[in-house]
Amino acid sequence: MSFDPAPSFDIDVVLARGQREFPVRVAGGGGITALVGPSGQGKTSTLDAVAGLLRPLSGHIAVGGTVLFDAARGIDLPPERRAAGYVFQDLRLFPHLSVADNLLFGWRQAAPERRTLALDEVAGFLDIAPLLARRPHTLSGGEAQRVAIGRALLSGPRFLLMDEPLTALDPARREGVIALIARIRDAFALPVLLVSHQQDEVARLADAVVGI
Ligand SMILES: Nc1ncnc2c1ncn2[C@@H]1O[C@H](COP(=O)(O)OP(=O)(O)OP(=O)(O)O)[C@@H](O)[C@H]1O
Repeated sequence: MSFDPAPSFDIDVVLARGQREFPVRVAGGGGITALVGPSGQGKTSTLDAVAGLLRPLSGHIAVGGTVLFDAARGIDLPPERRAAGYVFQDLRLFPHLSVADNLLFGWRQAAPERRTLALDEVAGFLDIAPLLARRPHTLSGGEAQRVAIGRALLSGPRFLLMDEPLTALDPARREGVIALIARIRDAFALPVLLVSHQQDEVARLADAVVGI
């Protein structure tokens, strides 16, 4: 496999949500790290913290050797400098924009040197080229998910965060998405942190599985 074998996700934080606190420790290898655990245990909150959307109470977060957050050293990079490609559980496509404009949203905001992929390339890779003129509400669940993944890839990410990418899919589509995520890892050499509440779902896909 072509991904960097250096540890990708190094997370040791305490997160606060409402009145609760969640200690989270993740030491991923290269490739795909799966964060598994029951509902409500802080998996999505962990992805938010890595993306820079939720500030931990304490601890540190590094990805691929780059420190994104370190409470003791006063480091807290803003989301745009972290360059996470975040595929949200509810996808969050922009309903008023075409598929093409959804895909280009992050690309347009990315620093020029991070625009490493082109729209045509990503649309071809994800098999969504025929959908470019459509609006999100006309897409199937699987199509919308591939568009959300494409939008994340086109934002020039240093790593991908994927929240429950398999849960809403029927078994046949699930197989397709497992194959797709593995292809993304290998084609783009991006570390991936993905969340699942079912360990068996990700056991075949992940290079490291971490319980929460
Ligand atoms: N903005 C918020 N304010 C207060 N509490 C929150 C907020 N967001 C999440 N929580 C709570 O924090 C806990 C952790 O939520 P989180 O979404 O991180 O869990 P999860 O492991 O991803 O769950 P699921 O598998 O159900 O998505 C839950 O109890 C949730 O209700």
